[in-house]
Amino acid sequence: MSYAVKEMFLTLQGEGVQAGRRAVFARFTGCNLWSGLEKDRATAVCQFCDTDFVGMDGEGGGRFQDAKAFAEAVIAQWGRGEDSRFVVLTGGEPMLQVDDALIDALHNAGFEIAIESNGTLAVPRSIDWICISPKAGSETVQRSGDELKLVWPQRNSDWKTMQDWDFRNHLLQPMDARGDQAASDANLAAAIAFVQANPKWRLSLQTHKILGLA
Ligand SMILES: C[S@@+](CC[C@H](N)C(=O)[O-])C[C@H]1O[C@@H](n2cnc3c(N)ncnc32)[C@H](O)[C@@H]1O
Ligand SMILES: Nc1nc2[nH]cc(C(=O)O)c2c(=O)[nH]1
Ligand code: SF4
Ligand SMILES: [Mg+2]
Repeated sequence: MSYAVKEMFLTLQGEGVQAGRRAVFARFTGCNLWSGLEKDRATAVCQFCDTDFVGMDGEGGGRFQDAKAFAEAVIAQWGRGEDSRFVVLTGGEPMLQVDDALIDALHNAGFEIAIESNGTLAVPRSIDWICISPKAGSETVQRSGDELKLVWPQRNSDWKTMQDWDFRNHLLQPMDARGDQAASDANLAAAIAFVQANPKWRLSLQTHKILGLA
């Protein structure tokens, strides 16, 4: 199978429990909850997305013809050193494209594999770090993993039911209102208040945005 990738780059994981860790990010093209086109945002299931995942024209992006070609590109992004290799599969929705051949190729290259998924498709447990970020209005079928990362606030988000799912870490990430600073500040305040009231949950900041990283 070939893989459509918007961009691939070396950065630090900005979010969640693994924040601060050196990582190659592979951002897959396409999502099942939004076309990625602004004209469709208001009618999409997921309307708050902060990411461009349309096309294959980003830095390091393109169509990779097979798992070997994909893994070679990830290895090249990592550069020298075999130690603590870490790749984050994201998108768009990576589970529309990630398959066993890709996971095997990355493992054979010595990478620990993390995924950022909306949870509407099952994620193989061979992935080393599963982060699921449920979207109100979609069905979360992947109800286990390493971290549940809920963007907050989301209307009609059933966070109490989510606490019964099988996740080791519960993170609340304030919604970036994409240019509306007052709204972003209000979302941060709401997230802090939520965590103060619900100690099972921890705040996840998008530290790459604070640091000016990709
Ligand atoms: C762009 S998504 C790609 C992976 C997958 N489609 C998903 O939604 O989990 C990566 C992460 O960014 C989060 N995210 C997207 N838009 C956001 C926003 N406006 N504010 C905060 N987090 C956001 C998602 O919930 C997800 O955890
Ligand atoms: N640095 C950095 N960390 C991230 N963690 C999750 C991201 C994503 O878009 O999936 C992301 C991202 O886009 N950049
Ligand atoms: S599910 Fe993820 S990639 Fe898709 S629109 Fe929502 S945040 Fe963006
Ligand atoms: Mg991002």
